[in-house]
Amino acid sequence: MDLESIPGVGEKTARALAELDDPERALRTGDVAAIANAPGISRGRAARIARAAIRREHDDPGGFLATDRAREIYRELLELLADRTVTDYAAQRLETIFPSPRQSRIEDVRAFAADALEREPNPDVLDALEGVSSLDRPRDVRVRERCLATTDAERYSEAREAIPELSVEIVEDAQGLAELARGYSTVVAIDESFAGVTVEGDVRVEPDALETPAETVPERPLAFFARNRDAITAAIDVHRHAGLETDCDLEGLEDALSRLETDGTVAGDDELDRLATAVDDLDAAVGTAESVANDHLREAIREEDVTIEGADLLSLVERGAGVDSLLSRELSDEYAAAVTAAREHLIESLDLESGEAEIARRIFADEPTFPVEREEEPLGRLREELTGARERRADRLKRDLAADLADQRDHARQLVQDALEFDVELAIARFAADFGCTMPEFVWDGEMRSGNGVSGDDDGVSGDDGVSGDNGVSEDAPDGDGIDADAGPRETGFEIEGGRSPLLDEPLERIDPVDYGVGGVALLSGVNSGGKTSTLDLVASVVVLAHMGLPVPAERVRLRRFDSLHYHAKTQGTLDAGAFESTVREFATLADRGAGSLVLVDELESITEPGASAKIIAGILEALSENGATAVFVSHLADEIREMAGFDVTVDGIEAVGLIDGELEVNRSPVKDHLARSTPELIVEKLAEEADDEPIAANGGDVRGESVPGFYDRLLEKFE
Ligand SMILES: Nc1ncnc2c1ncn2[C@@H]1O[C@H](COP(=O)(O)OP(=O)(O)OP(=O)(O)O)[C@@H](O)[C@H]1O
Repeated sequence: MDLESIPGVGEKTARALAELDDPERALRTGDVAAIANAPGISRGRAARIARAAIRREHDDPGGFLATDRAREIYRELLELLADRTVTDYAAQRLETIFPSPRQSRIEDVRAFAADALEREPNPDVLDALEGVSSLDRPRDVRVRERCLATTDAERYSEAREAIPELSVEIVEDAQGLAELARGYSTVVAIDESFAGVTVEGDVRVEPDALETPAETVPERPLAFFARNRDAITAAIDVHRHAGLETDCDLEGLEDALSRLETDGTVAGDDELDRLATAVDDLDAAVGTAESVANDHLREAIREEDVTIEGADLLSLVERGAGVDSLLSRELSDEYAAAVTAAREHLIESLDLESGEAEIARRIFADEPTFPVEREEEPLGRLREELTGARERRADRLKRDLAADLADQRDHARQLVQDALEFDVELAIARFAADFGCTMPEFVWDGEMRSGNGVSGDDDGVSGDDGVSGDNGVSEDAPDGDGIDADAGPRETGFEIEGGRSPLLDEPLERIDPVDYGVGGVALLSGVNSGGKTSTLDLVASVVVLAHMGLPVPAERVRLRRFDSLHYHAKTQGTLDAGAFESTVREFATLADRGAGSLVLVDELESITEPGASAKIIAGILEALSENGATAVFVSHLADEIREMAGFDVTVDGIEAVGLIDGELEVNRSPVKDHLARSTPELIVEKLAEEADDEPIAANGGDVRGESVPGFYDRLLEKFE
């Protein structure tokens, strides 16, 4: 893959990406965490690069989310999804799922989401996911006691590249190897020409050392597994609890990991532990053994009556002999017993084996002395013997474990990757369960009724979706092959059944399901607080999620593929002349090029005076209708706009079905082709009914009825 062909990836970034283990996989799967492992690339940047790579793959020009409110809706939905992830990876990976106008992209994610919906989140899996994180590649492994040696400059560069953990030295000949062996514990000669050469020291001739890095530097796989042990172990748990399929031998991997300490050394080997403890405890054990001997001897001397003939004493004194001679003469048995006790103590406390015990015995000499003291020379030899054995053992174990683990590296990577992806799937499954979602049904371009829809030479409705650098719908976006005008207003736009907006701050069971569908252009009227804005939010959420390839919060949804979403939220108050002008300009662009777009507008009338607003909105609707956009305009001026519009614009209505204890009771599903009565109308109607129901009291006590006969009816007539 030519990394530089990804929009936004220059030479420097491409070089950084190339350092990843598998940049193509990371980009293809949107593995933001892996991309962010490339030097100098932040997580935010990584997400942008991943999105750009996906866009390029699907020829997606970007800019689906064409307005601030559309982007806001996407962000809020993303947050709801991210709230349901356990790992950072999954939250970042979700950032690479964005609404796209491209069928191929939508279908890719739909396939993934369909699998996700089969997932059952269970608490054990969620717990295990807490421990899973993206794998780290340790870059700081340096092995100082081993080096590679070559006579060849080219081979030298190759070796440095392949095995950066070891120093690579250039030598002239075998003599050079011998010199190196004085500075390094092990020298690995990598030239064929050294075959058969024997040099003093640990010099190995391994011409294929560069091809078998796990053997040349077992520290590499060990460091990788040590660094990532917890994440891999947690990923194993996730697989077990979730019953995920894997080619990996989970027990084998778990067993190998249990033999690894966090510092990359091998754990759980009794013999290595014995040798390590013996080396560590050697001095202390020898000291104790000396005390054992001396205590023993002291006791013996104290209890012994030494009888010595005068002549013997004289001869001893004349020879200048010390007490040692006396000991050997008179207390040799006791001395032997004391030394035996010391040796036994030493051998037992260090758990020495026969060869080692043999050397250990010599630490306490047979010739009697008092106090009994260690012999330094055999002590040094024992130390050397034990240290050598410990190192050989550790080295062998390291190599064996590294060989076991090196083969498992790819499996482990896959295991962790699958666990992390599983978290993404679970988040989608939980989102779908929490908001009662189903997969929407798309009516793709080829399946739409052909008609006189204006084909779009769409080249960009301005607006940055905050996701891509690209704006708008590009020239190569498919034609906005619009809607068949002859087919009436209800041909394919969107059709929602039982939709519940995930953006409402209410528990799911308190949200009334909404049915609503629009093909072409519609006005949405309705009582105050009837749920008009929430309906637009629902439509926007459904359309955004559907174009992300995800399930939507409704019992059933059918929709066309849109090129972009233009959602204009309610403006707060009248706009000044400049802001008004720019809003009108925005709609001019949209009316001109917005075929294939979904346009949602909330109470545009507040931008200017009511009379003018109705005219402007009517004009915008005409243009949108002509070019085949799908649009819903929420308005309290629906009636006036309908009057002004030069075509038969559909007016739908969110109706209050009545007033209960002064509160409106609303049917949240807009009624098609029905101008909803306004709240004031309902209140006047209620007053009129009450006045009719209550006869005027004889004493004129009913102030309402008496003082304003027919007043409410008169008001009511004005609404007709
Ligand atoms: N489907 C629904 N189920 C339950 N409650 C809802 C639903 N839709 C809206 N509501 C409630 O009604 C309130 C008002 O909704 P919304 O703001 O969408 O009404 P509106 O018709 O746009 O109001 P206005 O005319 O004042 O702009 C919401 O805050 C929410 O509490």
